[in-house]
Amino acid sequence: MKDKIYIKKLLHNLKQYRFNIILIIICLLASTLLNLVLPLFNKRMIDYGFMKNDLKVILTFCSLILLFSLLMFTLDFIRERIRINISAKTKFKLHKDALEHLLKINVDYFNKKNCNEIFNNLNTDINNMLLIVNSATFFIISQFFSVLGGLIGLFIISKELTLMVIIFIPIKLIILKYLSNKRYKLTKDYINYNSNYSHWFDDNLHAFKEIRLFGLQPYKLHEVEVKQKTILDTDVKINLLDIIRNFFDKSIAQLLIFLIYIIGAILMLDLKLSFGSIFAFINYSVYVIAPISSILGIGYILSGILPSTKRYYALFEERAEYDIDNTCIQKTNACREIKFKNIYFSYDKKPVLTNINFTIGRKEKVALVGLNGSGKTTILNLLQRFYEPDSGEILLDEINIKSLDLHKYRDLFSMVSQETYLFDTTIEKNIKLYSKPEALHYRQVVKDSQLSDKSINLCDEYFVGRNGTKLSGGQRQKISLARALIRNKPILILDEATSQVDNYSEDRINALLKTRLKDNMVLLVTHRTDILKNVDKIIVIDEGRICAIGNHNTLRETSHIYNEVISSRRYG
Ligand SMILES: Nc1ncnc2c1ncn2[C@@H]1O[C@H](COP(=O)(O)OP(=O)(O)OP(=O)(O)O)[C@@H](O)[C@H]1O
Repeated sequence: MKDKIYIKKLLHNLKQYRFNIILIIICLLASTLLNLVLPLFNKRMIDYGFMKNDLKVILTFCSLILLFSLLMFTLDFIRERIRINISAKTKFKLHKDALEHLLKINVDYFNKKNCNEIFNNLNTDINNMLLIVNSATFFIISQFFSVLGGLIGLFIISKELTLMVIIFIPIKLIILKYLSNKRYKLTKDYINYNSNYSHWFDDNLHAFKEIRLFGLQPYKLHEVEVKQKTILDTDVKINLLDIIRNFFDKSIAQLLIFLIYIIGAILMLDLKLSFGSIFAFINYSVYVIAPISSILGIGYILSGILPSTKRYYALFEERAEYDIDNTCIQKTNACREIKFKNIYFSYDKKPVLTNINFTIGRKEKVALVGLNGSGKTTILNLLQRFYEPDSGEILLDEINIKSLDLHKYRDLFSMVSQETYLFDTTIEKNIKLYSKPEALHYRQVVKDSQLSDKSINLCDEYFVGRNGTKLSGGQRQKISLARALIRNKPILILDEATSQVDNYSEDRINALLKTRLKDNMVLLVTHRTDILKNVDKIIVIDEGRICAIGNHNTLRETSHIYNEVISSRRYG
């Protein structure tokens, strides 16, 4: 029952092409009819042309055969052209819909799956789903009519024999049902093993340096062997099942013909059926039996499509980022104050933040400080609405951020983190990110981010490589700072934004807090005392709780956690 929903969803994508599909079926039917006439032409050409040395008859039927064949080829061409078009458009739509949803899906999804796995799953699933619009499927649909016509023909010749043909249908159905169930399970396993392998592949390819440095090659090769063996074994089983199905198909058809001969002979001997009728019946049966096999095989084909269809639509069941209301943000009033009010939060039921309360005022520079894993990044994630608090409220100018339009709300932020992703394009494009700033503004931002520093010596057109692999850590951070500055948003988040930048550049970047960024609300995660001395407020987090709030001097005297954090060797 549940499976029907997925098939319906898949077929829904084809609804807009219903006229084209009808056209395809008409082409198929017309071509089948033309094909049926050709043996008649051949028969007449031989009987009345060749046998009677009549060149005119030979020429007439030769021309007719040529004409009908060309007509058939034209119909096939039109049919395939329409079908390929539907297939390509459906493929595009399935990919587009999936990407659109992926771009708004809850960030938790990306903690569970890696990019290669997502890409591989989508490709596999969409290609499998498109089997619904391949030529074999349409051929099967068109066979309904020929089976119907054929059965009527058979019924007119002999009711008893037709009944025998019909009795074979449920037998075949039972066998196919059994094989379909097996194929469904195997296909499901196959796509899951493949998904698992893609995940592993991505994970290990990213760790290529570690694999070499720690001499992990033999272990990794063994893992590949085990994983590939499981995949290939399942693939072999699926192929074997196809062979078994073929075997049953042909055997049943042959058995049927055998029975028709025997029973037909008995009927003929009893003078209930003429010799010509038996001959015609067998000819008709061949036309009917093969299409019946194809039609009954639809379930078998679906059993190969269904697991992928289910997995594809499961993606859409993944929660999208919450976006409740469209309350417009009044730009002039925005960002007077951000307030965390009794915030509790947990990842997978593991409590991470407990009763978080603090306020950031307009133009304030506030630092979050705490040991590793204390919850600083989680607070920033909640503020940017990548996660939703379990309870409590985050207020922007007294409005719960939950009720603000997500895109407009996010547009208030710029962020620089240790892990900002750089696209595999030029430095300039990475900074501008499709915006079109004035040339002067752009050059100033490049200067403020210390990217024009002569030690960098990279032009705007320099290609940074995948996630900036062709850059140093410090260069990457400077580009991500430039990217944030060019957006010029009211709230700036700096999460260890200068951790890899040299002291010279860092001092200049920090100086921006008092110049270029003096009117912005800035939330920083840092442990550098020279910055902490200059911020308006420091919030000290310990194991998900706020244990102190104050400025550098008071915290130095009152908070041992603060002293522990800033005096730790790593940040000393
Ligand atoms: N996506 C996640 N799923 C489950 N647990 C997570 C996730 N992200 C973080 N955590 C856990 O939440 C806790 C707080 O993590 P968070 O990244 O907020 O700490 P942090 O203070 O920013 O640490 P650091 O200084 O090391 O960056 C940690 O115990 C961490 O293991």
